[in-house]
Amino acid sequence: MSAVHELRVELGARGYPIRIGRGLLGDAAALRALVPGQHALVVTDAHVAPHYLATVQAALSEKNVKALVLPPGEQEKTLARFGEVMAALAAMGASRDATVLALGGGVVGDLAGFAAACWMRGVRFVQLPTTLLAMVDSSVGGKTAVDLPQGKNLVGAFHQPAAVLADTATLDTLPERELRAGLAEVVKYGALGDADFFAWLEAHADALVARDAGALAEAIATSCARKAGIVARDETEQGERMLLNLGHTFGHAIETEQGYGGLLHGEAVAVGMVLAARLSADLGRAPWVDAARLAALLERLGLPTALPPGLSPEALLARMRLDKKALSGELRLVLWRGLGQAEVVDGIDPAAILAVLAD
Ligand SMILES: NC(=O)c1ccc[n+]([C@@H]2O[C@H](COP(=O)([O-])OP(=O)(O)OC[C@H]3O[C@@H](n4cnc5c(N)ncnc54)[C@H](O)[C@@H]3O)[C@@H](O)[C@H]2O)c1
Ligand SMILES: O=C(O)C(=O)C[C@@H](O)[C@H](O)[C@H](O)COP(=O)(O)O
Ligand SMILES: [Zn+2]
Repeated sequence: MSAVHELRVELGARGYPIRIGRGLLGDAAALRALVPGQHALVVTDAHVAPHYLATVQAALSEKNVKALVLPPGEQEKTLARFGEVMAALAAMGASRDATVLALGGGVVGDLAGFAAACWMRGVRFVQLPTTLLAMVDSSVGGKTAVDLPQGKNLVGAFHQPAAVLADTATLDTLPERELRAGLAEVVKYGALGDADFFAWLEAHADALVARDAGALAEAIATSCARKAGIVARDETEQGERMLLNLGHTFGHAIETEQGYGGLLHGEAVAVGMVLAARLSADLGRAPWVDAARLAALLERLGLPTALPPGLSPEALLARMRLDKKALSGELRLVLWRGLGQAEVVDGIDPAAILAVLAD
């Protein structure tokens, strides 16, 4: 096994380790140690299961281990699939010391995490992320949820995992489009609060797209470190954590308006970050040159930077109003003062938002 990065989310008694390294899923003893009780439910999807489920099940073979293999994709992050996880837990007689393991990308992680938060009012939950996006973002921080047709992640809970184990060898089978989508959330950390990391990403963009193992490991570890710090300071998004939503109010509106079958989450966030940067510049809050630098990096990473055709600005703005950061119906956006300097802004004139959406 190559070098393992060890980080920790410092949340007192609910704190937990993040381990990042090649081959971690092959460490059967370490996997077993994450399941102290007898019941384990592995939630995964049909793309991931053929590659990695048998390894996880074999490691837990002394336990009462069951697997639920769901159809893949954002369109499956629903209350109906949540109900299937509940039914699987009931069928195996899972007790309060059960562990739910999420083996997959952010869809499986959000859904399984929400199920773990709800089963018997909360059971243990372990994240085994297999996409770049899940390794750098969704497996860390305890936001769990399902989507509604009306909006992204509208039904959910904060429920921290007991551990995150990111086996970077799983990225070998990840489709290229999914890898690029994950890079959008990596860029987000530089854009929102770390201009040096942004410059590092500019210097290593080609290596990242080429799946250079060293560059990927460093990008994952830095992203997790940034996220772990923010989550430790603001677990339930009362303030600073909102910055992790850079690009998301626009991005979620795009995903919802497309019925969760258009842009991938990371792609929508890429477009959303460019729109947030352009709006910041339009409002005179940030330099245009930084918006151009952000769009240029995302383009080099093969990510979209403009709205897909056929979306109505008015419909997108209506979707944005159901964003979870909004209070009393007042839109609240994450904008920036420039690279590495994101900020939360209230009271933005809807006409300015519509202008960016229509441009
Ligand atoms: N909770 C959070 O903090 C948080 C953060 C960011 C994103 N999210 C959520 O995460 C979701 C997006 O996650 P995602 O981008 O991982 O998408 P995903 O879970 O849909 O996975 C992407 C695709 O890759 C496949 N796949 C996964 N791992 C694979 C592997 N190793 N080899 C081959 N195929 C593999 C999946 O089957 C799927 O088709 C969205 O629902 C988003 O809202 C949550
Ligand atoms: O962890 C967070 O906080 C984030 O906002 C991370 C985002 O990348 C992620 O997409 C999250 O699920 C968005 O949450 P939401 O509360 O805006 O639905
Ligand atoms: Zn996101």
